[in-house]
Amino acid sequence: MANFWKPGTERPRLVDDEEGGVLFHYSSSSAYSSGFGYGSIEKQRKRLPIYKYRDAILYLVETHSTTIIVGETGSGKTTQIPQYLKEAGWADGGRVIACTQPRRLAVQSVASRVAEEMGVKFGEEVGYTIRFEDITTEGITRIKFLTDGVLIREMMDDPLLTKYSVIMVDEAHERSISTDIILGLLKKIQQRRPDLHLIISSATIEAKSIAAFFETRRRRPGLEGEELGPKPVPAILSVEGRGFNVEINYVEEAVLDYLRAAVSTVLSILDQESIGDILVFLTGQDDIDATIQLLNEEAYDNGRKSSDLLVLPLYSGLSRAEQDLVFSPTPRGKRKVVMSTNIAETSLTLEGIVYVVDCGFSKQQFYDPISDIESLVVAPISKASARQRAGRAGRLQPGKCYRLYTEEYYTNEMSAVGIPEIQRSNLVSCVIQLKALGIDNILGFDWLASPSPEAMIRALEVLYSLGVLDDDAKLTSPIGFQVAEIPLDPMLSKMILASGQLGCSEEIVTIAAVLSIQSIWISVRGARKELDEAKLRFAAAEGDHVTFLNVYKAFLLSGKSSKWCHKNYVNYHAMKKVIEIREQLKRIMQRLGIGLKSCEWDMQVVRKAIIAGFFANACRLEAYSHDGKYKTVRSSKDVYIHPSSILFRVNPKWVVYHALVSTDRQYMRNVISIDPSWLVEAAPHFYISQAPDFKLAR
Ligand SMILES: Nc1ncnc2c1ncn2[C@@H]1O[C@H](COP(=O)(O)OP(=O)(O)OP(=O)(O)O)[C@@H](O)[C@H]1O
Repeated sequence: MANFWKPGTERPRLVDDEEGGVLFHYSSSSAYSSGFGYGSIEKQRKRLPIYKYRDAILYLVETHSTTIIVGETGSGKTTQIPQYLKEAGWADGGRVIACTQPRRLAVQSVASRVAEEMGVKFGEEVGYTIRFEDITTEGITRIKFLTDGVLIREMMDDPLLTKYSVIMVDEAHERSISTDIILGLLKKIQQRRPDLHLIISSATIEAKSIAAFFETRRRRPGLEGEELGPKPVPAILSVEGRGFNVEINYVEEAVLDYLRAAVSTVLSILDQESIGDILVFLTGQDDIDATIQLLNEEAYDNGRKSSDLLVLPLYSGLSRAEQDLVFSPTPRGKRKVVMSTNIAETSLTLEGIVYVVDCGFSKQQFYDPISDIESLVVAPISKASARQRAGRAGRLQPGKCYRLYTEEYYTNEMSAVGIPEIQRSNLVSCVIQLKALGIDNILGFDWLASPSPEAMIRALEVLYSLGVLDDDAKLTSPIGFQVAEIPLDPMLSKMILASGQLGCSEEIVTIAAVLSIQSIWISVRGARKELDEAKLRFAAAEGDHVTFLNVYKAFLLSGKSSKWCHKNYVNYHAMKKVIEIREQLKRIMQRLGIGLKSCEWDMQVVRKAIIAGFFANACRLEAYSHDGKYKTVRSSKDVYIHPSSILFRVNPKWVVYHALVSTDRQYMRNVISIDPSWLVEAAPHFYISQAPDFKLAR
């Protein structure tokens, strides 16, 4: 077991952060009673640390265009500030208060909590909007929670966001790509709408750069309408005080296998602490599935009855119903253990959680514009993330956080904040969004942190090759505008558009829905062989995308049975999510005039539609390769078919992949075999045929 803490013997620690402050010294002066029997909601609201700052916040918002609020996790920023604004009249006269979050789950859960606190019907006065889901009522909703990505999309219909009086950008320190874009856009809007007030909530370290960003006055001649009037300096307010004490524990020695360490830590907590649920932060669905399996086995070996434990996964690919389980009260006599990705890292309050176990890693996107390779890698988290994770304990009573890394590592090696997503991402989606908003000079956009010019140029190239941008780098009509309208990666959107013309939209919409979630398979530690055998039942020689179609059809034939899923190692909740997304995509397609048409098992046209979007991801098997090495056509990089693919070891000569993941090698996930002549057919401007090889068109 990870040899790191001896409950009852070790003192709670105070750790100095880089700015000389104290990171984990949660005040326990709050008047909450210990345990879960807290008082009325009104009393709870008044006991939150932020309550003391209510008047100051309202004064600053009134007198400043931009107010930056810095506060500890759990101080009440997200749930309280929108209510204060409403109470002060900022939603009068039909106006709306917006609060953005980087993550969908946070939007849903915080909106529901605020509706409950206000005693109003969810979806009426308080509502939310996330991609594919709008729970608001036009003309009635006064406080609206939404993802920052959705707010960007709203600008396509209403460029000045006229219905909002105040927009609060929450968790800005996370520096998600959409947060960075929306901050740049909001700064621009403010120049034309001095009546729009912004609140930006952030951790200390990012607050300074955000304040500097909003202070900057830049004259960029030539851009219409950018006359620059006096710009008020942003106010910064620091909210002191936290919820409850969170005791931080570190391992004594670095752990080699964090999955095993997480399981043994959970078991020790269960043994040594008599009440309270546990939240474990892991990196992704694979980790989570494996850890759940291991925990169930070891708990059983340790003599625990499986009925004692309620072990639940939490990641973005789950259906709403399965995510809701995590928020439901723990049944009497059980202990809940939630295994989550960083989806639960910010803004969430899970009521019973007293213990947090933090593995110290998360899956992060990294993009190399030179090789044009984007990979999802397991990378160490930042101190800011570690603080957020610990902050999930101590929300309704004192808690403990067990970090599966050493204190020395935390103090000396862990970076203070992560690299902003905009500087480590493929910018294709970002560029198309800005273009759709009429921002043509992307390099000259007012960035909080500039993305690399190489990544920008790559994105322009890809969009040009997809036929989304014209020679003047403007959106083409109708393709460019239609692709921008579909809220998916432009390659997936282009695939959907092509399927309308090729007569296989019925099949492609299923494939797009499956590719929008992490995985439809259940991965069970130690049952790899069984999973592979199950996959073979649906295997299609063409590859993974067609295999997904087989699974989907068989799932429908089974009457959407969970038993059937279980028997076939198919994740039932993932399949339900596929059906949800599919329905939403169908509605968008209808709006765009793309009729649903089936190609009746002509898988050649299905593959051609995939290529219409993903032709840039073509790879060729290396001649004489014994280990299945492929070269990407675009940049001649070595890549391999991922072992989870149905084409693993089959190694067709030519393939197109959906995404790359990086571990010891670059692996292609979701792969389909192709005829190379289809590449030229789909993108003659991109490829020139030089039999037997291809070269990139220049
Ligand atoms: N769903 C909920 N059920 C019970 N209490 C809740 C709920 N949501 C919030 N709270 C209470 O309100 C407190 C403040 O939550 P809030 O999300 O507003 O804080 P925050 O300052 O935005 O924190 P964070 O930065 O972690 O999002 C929580 O610590 C908890 O005590």
